[in-house]
Formats: sequence, C-alpha cells, structure tokens
Amino acid sequence: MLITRKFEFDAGHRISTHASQCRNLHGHRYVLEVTLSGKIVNDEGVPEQGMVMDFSEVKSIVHTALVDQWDHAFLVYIQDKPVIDFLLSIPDHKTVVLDLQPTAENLALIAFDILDNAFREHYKEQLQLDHVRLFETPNCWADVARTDTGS
Ligand SMILES: Nc1nc2c(c(=O)[nH]1)N=C([C@H](O)[C@H](O)COP(=O)(O)OP(=O)(O)OP(=O)(O)O)CN2
Ligand SMILES: [Zn+2]
Repeated sequence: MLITRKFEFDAGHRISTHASQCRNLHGHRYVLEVTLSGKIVNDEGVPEQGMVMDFSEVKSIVHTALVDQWDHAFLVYIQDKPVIDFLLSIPDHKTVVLDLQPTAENLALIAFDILDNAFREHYKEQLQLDHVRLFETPNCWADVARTDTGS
C-alpha cells in the first residue's frame, strides 16, 4: 500500500551555470510529495489501526528532517562562491549549502536521501520511503523513486 503526504515551502535559489534567466537569484514555492510504502496496521485497538502510518507522524518527520531546514532558506551550490560569500555576510541568514546545483532534479535527489534516512531511523523494516516528487513550479517537477537510487 502506498500513502502520500504533500508539503509546501518557500526557498530561494539560482542555477549558477544556467544559460538564461535561472542564473539570477530567485525563489519558488516548492511542493513536495512524499510517498511511503508499507503494510496496513491491522492490530486491534492500536492508534494506527487501519493505517500504513499516521499522516500527522509523516508530517512531523518530514518537517523536522527537511521542511523546517529548507523553508525560507536560500539553497546554494557549494561551488557558487560569490553567492555563498554574499549570504555569509548577512548576519543569521538561513542558508543551506548543497553539494549539487539546486535544480529540481538534484533537490529531489537530496530530499529523497534525507527523508530515506529519517524514515529508516524511525521505522526500520515496517515501512519505507517509496518516492518523492518535487514541484519547482506548477509546471515543472522531478521524481525520484527508490528504484532510481539502487537501494
Ligand atoms: N531540468 C530543469 N530545467 C530547469 C530547472 C530545473 O531545475 N531543472 N530550473 C529552472 C529555473 O530554476 C526555473 O525555476 C524554472 O523556470 P521556468 O522554466 O520559467 O518555469 P515556469 O514553470 O515558471 O515556466 P513559465 O514558462 O514561466 O510558466 C529552469 N530550467
Ligand atoms: Zn528556479
């Protein structure tokens, strides 16, 4: 059984190597869909009876591991030196430095990795992250499935 919860957050980025307008500093309201696979809990009388996982617990884990870190942050590529230097010059600026260029594809990959570790920590064998979909705009998104990651 698959279950999905949707999240939204705002973040700034730029694609420093882009040939056109995406090399400018700008932001998006990202939409993240997190899909988990597992068995429905059928134990009589437990709070999760009839659920793969309580959606409120999904929310709590995803917020702590990812959304609270990326919301209202600037997501910057570690090789983007002028922007990193600028952001570091602003006191207490919320900056997330990434090993990869912050495209929708790479952010989806990074999100999958972070969330996979977070769900493993809490749920071991019982359920697993199946895939994530990250919308950069209403028209543009990237998907990462477990089958793409080789794990
Ligand atoms: N394969 C990718 N292509 C592009 C990415 C990306 O992450 N992966 N990112 C960008 C820009 O950052 C930008 O956010 C996308 O802008 P745009 O193409 O303008 O998307 P819109 O949905 O806003 O398009 P409209 O034509 O304005 O509706 C570029 N490419
Ligand atoms: Zn963009």
